[in-house]
This record gives sequence, C-alpha cells and structure tokens, in this order.
Amino acid sequence: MIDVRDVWKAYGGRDVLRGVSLEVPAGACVAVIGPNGAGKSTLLRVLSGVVEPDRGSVWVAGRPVRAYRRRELARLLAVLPQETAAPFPFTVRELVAMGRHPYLRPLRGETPHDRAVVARVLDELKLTPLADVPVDRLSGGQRQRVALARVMAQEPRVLLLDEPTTYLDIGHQVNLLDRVRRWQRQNGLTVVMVLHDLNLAALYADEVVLLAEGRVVARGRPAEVLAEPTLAAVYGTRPLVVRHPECGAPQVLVRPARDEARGEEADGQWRMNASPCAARG
Ligand SMILES: Nc1ncnc2c1ncn2[C@@H]1O[C@H](COP(=O)(O)OP(=O)(O)OP(=O)(O)O)[C@@H](O)[C@H]1O
Repeated sequence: MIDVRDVWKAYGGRDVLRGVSLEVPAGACVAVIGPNGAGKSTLLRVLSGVVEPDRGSVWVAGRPVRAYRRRELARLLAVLPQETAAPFPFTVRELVAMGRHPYLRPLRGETPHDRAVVARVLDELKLTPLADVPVDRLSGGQRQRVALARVMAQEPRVLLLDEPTTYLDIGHQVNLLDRVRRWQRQNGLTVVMVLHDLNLAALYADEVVLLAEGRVVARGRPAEVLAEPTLAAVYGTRPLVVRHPECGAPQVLVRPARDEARGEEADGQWRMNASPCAARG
C-alpha cells in the first residue's frame, strides 16, 4: 500500500531524511518511533504528499503520491494530527461532516449517504449526544475523539497518525488506539503512526520502525526493535526492557539519574532510601 524508496529531504542545507525506505503492506499497522528531531513528522508529511522529497519516491496504492489530485488523495489517505483545535467554533457534527468534503460534488451539498456516514460515525464514537456542541467547549480527550470521527467519516484506506496521544491521559490514549485498531481490523485499513510512547508502539503496532538522525536504524517486530542496546544507543539513556505480564509485548522502563535520595545496593538494584521530597526538605 505504501512504498517509500530512498527518500532524502533537507531543510536549509541540513539533511533531515537520509535515504529512508519503508514498505507497508495493505492492512498493516506500523509505528514510527525515534528521538526528537529524528525526522518522523517529516517522513509522515512526505508520505501524505504535503512535502516533496529532494530525492527518492513515495508511492501509495500503486501510484506516486504526488500524482494524485487533492480530492482523490483525500479519499485514499487521511491524517490525524496531534493538535486538533478548530480555528472556528464549529459544532461536532459540522467538523465530522468536513470529513465528507472529498466526496461532495461541486454545487451539490451532502447526499443522504454522506449524512448517514456522519451519523454512523458519531454513533460509533458515542458523540451523538455532543453533536451540536461547539468543539471549543470540549475537553482535549473529547476533541481528539471528534478528530478521529472526522477522519473516519473520510473513509480512507490509509491512516497516518502524528503523535495522536500526546495530550491524552492513559485512559484516552488506550481508548483512541483501541478504536483505531478495531477500525483497522474491520476495514483492512493501513496505518502508519508516529508515537513517542514506546510501550504503546509495542502494544499496538505489527511492526516498529526506529528512525534516528534521518535514517532507519532498526525495523521489525516490536520485540526485535525495542532492545536495550538499540534504545540506549539511540535515546542516550539506559532503559530496562521487560515483558508485559499479560501479552508478553516488550515494555520499556526508564531509570532516573542517581541522586542523594537513592542508593545502590550490592545486587546492583536501585532502591529509594527516602522520597526525593523528604531529602530536599
Ligand atoms: N519546515 C521546516 N523547516 C525547517 N526545518 C524543519 C522543518 N520541518 C522540520 N524541520 C527540522 O527537521 C528536523 C526533523 O523534524 P521532524 O519534525 O521531522 O522531527 P520529529 O522526529 O518529528 O521530531 P519530534 O519528535 O520532536 O516531533 C528538525 O531538526 C526540525 O527542526
């Protein structure tokens, strides 16, 4: 479904993507992880055709992404961004209905089918009671659910998510990704998501791509990529990788720096001698 070959992109003479290649089969879910500035969002912008690479090619569903007309591409591919504040106080229903724009014919408004799709999506995401509420009166979690409803109304075959869980609490994070996964499985959707949270990436993605300094430094199943030496080299910290007790997926624990409130015992384990607050007080 997605075929990225040897893509290079520079800003102001500095290479941000350096020969990135990535193939994503139809119906797969791939997480792109990596440190700040690694080029993850740039890769997503290249994938969605917003940014043109300096070299290399990006194909989606058998054609170069830049060869699609705008409306045609919007029927194929949708992007869920991390920040979803609407510039105007549209109601929830109005905002979700914008997802149907790529399907509207000139001089003809919404069809009964468009209205039915919007109603179904509002219902699926339990937004019907909020349909007439202006989006700027909603909480961050509710706004992100509306943004997801909008891209669902777009009925794409490819969904790109750019750090979609950044402003959400853990309950809303899991809720959002559960919905994306259900949608993916029911409709054969192809998903590429940029995630900072390595544990969510391990739990939700079939495959993880680790980007650092504009290059793919590792890719594979979560257990192959989320290895302590790899993460230590890329993130400059010493993580501990453990297994999720229920599903066995790798989960990454971080180690805080040593301070006066901690001590290292003979077995090498760090133990709290007193709370950091008590130490300071
Ligand atoms: N439009 C732009 N103009 C100039 N430089 C840019 C532009 N977009 C991105 N960059 C630079 O490219 C590099 C990669 O940015 P990008 O946003 O792709 O990284 P990222 O991996 O998504 O980072 P983060 O995790 O911090 O969001 C950064 O150094 C950034 O400053």
